[in-house]
Amino acid sequence: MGDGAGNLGLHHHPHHRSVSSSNPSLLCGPLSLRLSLSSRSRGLAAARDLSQGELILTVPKSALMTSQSLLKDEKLSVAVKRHTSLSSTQILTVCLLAEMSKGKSSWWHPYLMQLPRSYDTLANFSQFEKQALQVDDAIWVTERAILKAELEWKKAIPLMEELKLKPQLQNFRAWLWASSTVSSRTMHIPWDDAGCLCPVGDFYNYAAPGEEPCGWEDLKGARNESSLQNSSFWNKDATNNSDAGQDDVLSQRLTDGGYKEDLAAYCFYARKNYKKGEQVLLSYGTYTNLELLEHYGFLLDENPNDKVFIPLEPEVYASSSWPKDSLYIHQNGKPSFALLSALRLWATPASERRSVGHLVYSGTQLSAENEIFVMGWIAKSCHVVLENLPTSVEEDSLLLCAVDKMQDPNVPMEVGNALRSPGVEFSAFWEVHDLKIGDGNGGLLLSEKARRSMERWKLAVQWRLRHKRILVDCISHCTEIISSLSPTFLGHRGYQS
Ligand SMILES: C[S@@+](CC[C@H](N)C(=O)[O-])C[C@H]1O[C@@H](n2cnc3c(N)ncnc32)[C@H](O)[C@@H]1O
Repeated sequence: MGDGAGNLGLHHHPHHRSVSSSNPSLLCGPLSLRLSLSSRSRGLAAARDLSQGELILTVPKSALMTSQSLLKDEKLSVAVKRHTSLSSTQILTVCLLAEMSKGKSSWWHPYLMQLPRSYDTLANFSQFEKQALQVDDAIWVTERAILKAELEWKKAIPLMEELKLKPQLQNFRAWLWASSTVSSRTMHIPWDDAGCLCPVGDFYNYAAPGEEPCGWEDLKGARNESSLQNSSFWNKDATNNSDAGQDDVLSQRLTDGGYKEDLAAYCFYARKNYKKGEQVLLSYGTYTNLELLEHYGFLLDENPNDKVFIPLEPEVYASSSWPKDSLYIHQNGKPSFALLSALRLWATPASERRSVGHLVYSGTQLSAENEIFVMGWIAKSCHVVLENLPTSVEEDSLLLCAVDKMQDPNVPMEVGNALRSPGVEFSAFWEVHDLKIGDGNGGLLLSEKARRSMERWKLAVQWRLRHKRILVDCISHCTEIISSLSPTFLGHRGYQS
């Protein structure tokens, strides 16, 4: 690929291998680039068995796309200096658009050309896609993301005008593309909050942090930022320990990627053993599904960090000192420790709260009666939330099946017709996009715009379905606890949904 970013001096470790006919991967060394029809499902696979802690990729500083490297462009640098109110993320976004404007003459051209053409992060959601989330909190987060993108774009327009970027690179669509690139692909670097774009390193797909060795809990508080940048968070040990005690460090390392000052490179490690052919994944940080959707445009069916918040009486917050954001239901349907404690205290007569405080804060059940009341209250609240949402778990599951079939390019026309029936939402999507049925066995004709919108609609339905399933699981959990404490209780109160 010549002297441009196609030839970046990346290194794979520890055994360098050349690409051979028996190893037709796009990269040499322990990783291969897995491509598929959709740019969204590209990822890195193990080209041989990998061991936990193994250094598998280094990307030198010179290959990282950062504001610092892009601002070597004198004209850009002079202009940016005149716009001191812009954030580091806005500056990187403008720098990315300015680099795009150079076309083939950009050193980064090969890298820029393989970036996704569009994104599914919440800021890209249309009115229809946003409403499909159904849950007020999620709709609000989406509106906030859209407003933030608009505001940041408007504030950056004077700089883009000064740079005389082409009109198509100055409009909101281009801004959304560039800011979504920054949101979903940058990695943390110590010298710039905006992070860096890391060729090849940004092909790693995400796995939620799972069961981790000791130290995991201690690290939790500092996560939840808006990009791959958290990946570096785990590298604190690795950054500070160079060669000394390397084996120890490797075995204890919580990291899978981070910038190493001593090597002047971004380094990636295998955080577990991988078999040849397995996808090698990176933990970008701890995110709920809504956060994944907001910053990265995807969600996990099984996300150990997912949370559901239910409406609570103001008195619940007032009666304990737990922060609001600790009062939630886990993805397995169990109330969080804080939620349970806060409700146990709230369900205790005010005059007795002081005397039971120490039991509550140590997670102890106060009495069967108190526990039954609390579980009943949670189950009832989940039930009310579910009742007030426009569609049920069953309807959402059917809708997802129908969308899956619609996305199947081989869907015959008759099936396409049948798919138009399930519910108002389907008709609304149909109308918004003015969809047509193709002739012969061509099936449904979806414009590129409709196809992309259907992808985001599906993400919204998947999100709300996961949300509802957590509420349903919570009702089952609470009902089980109630029946274990008082087998006859259910008959009297009927808390089941
Ligand atoms: C840093 S990039 C990873 C490489 C990306 N798949 C590509 O083709 O360029 C992050 C993006 O990959 C996709 N992604 C990452 N992890 C994923 C996962 N576990 N499931 C689905 N999509 C994922 C999302 O679109 C996300 O915004």
